[in-house]
Amino acid sequence: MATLTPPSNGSPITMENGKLVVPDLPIIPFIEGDGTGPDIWRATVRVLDAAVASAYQGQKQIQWLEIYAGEKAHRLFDSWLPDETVGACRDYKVAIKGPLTTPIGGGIRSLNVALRQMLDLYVCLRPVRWFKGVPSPVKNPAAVDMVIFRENTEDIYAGVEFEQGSEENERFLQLLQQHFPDHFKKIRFPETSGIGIKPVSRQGTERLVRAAIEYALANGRKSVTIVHKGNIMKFTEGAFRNWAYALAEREFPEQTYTWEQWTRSKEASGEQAANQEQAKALAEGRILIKDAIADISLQQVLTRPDEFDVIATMNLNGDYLSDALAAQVGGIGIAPGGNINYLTGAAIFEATHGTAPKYANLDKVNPGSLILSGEMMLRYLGWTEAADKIIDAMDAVIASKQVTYDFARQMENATEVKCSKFADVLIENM
Ligand SMILES: NC(=O)C1=CN([C@@H]2O[C@H](COP(=O)(O)OP(=O)(O)OC[C@H]3O[C@@H](n4cnc5c(N)ncnc54)[C@H](OP(=O)(O)O)[C@@H]3O)[C@@H](O)[C@H]2O)C=CC1
Ligand SMILES: O=C(O)CCC(=O)C(=O)O
Ligand SMILES: [Mg+2]
Repeated sequence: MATLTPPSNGSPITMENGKLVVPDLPIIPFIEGDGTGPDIWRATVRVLDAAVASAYQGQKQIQWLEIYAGEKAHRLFDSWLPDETVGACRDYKVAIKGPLTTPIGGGIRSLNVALRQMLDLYVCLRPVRWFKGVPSPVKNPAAVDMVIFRENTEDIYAGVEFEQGSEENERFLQLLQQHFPDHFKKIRFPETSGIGIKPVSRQGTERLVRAAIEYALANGRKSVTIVHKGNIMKFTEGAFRNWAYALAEREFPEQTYTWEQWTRSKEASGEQAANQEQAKALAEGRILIKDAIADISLQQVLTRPDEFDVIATMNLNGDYLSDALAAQVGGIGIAPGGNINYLTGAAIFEATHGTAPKYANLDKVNPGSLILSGEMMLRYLGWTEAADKIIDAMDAVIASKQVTYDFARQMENATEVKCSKFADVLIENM
């Protein structure tokens, strides 16, 4: 099945000696997406091209290559995720995508998750920042400046599930009963239980946490908070916490100070001495590594946003936190993200939100999330001048109150514009 027509100009991005090598005419694959995907992609591609043109005056230009997944791929090629699509993401290293539909309770498994797993994009990076003037339900949205590092390949997203009533489920429960009778007894209604397995590894944890600490160091961040539910899920989420602290102390002894160190210091020399030690370490510019249990974290990111900076967490917690935090800075219409493997350089940028199907083809929704995902992509390529153009234009357009429905319904004296018009106004402001 030949699904792709590569552009005649351009060449692939490569990785050499651990660094991305980006030609002036890089070929970048894109997936349009389902639902509102085509609307927001059409707006996004115009903004990205305009930012690059404005920053580099024709010296650099993205050569776009359409690749297919989801409903469009199924319609055209009778495949939800053609091999060529995954191959192109691998070959061209950096891609961008619109959202793809995942049916609930049956049907195909998530194509979004499948792409992350197949390309081993172990970091889901989701920055959460406020643009001045964006409507927010919290008193001080300017204090919200957090960056989520969500583990992207493990946890219950691994998809090891046994459907209630299936033969596999029955065999799995028999196995459990035979080999682990005490564990089996803990299942309240075995006959009618679906079962899910939650794998969390030391390697998976360490590469995620390492990336989060390296990001914090490179970007002048003050802390990394490990968010987990380790009091209940001791050997998965609790282990995540413990491995994270151990990694920080082993690999970044001079650059970090951990709450574990504080606890040991308190036990040895008392609370005052521990506090002094911590204050000294932070005054030296070290990053504080701390942890918080997931449920209280969801409250404290609202009530004490200034205490959260970089957040390192597991797959499901990160999924929940992403949408919750986005609400504080204007909602899911302005929540970008990237799925990244820092070792191979492979990355797919995509919005945090989904396909919002009720708005499909209405040219209505906010393209901000995908545009800002593109902005992250440009920055990842080292094209900072083009990325800055987008941020500056976003500031100017929001200040002018020409916004899509999601912002307009919360802002006073705003002019509601369509998705495509929002892109026009951004481009006019470059
Ligand atoms: N990475 C991906 O591709 C993702 C895919 N999905 C998939 O998307 C589908 C729909 O998921 P659902 O849970 O409804 O979540 P969605 O994120 O698609 O939509 C939920 C609500 O969020 C708001 N919203 C979403 N996108 C925008 C936007 N661009 N601008 C403004 N507001 C927006 C709308 O709110 P309002 O109604 O208030 O206007 C919308 O009704 C599912 O199949 C899901 O699996 C979900 C998340 C990520
Ligand atoms: O793949 C999906 O349909 C949902 C994924 C999701 O919600 C996310 O990654 O944030
Ligand atoms: Mg989500």
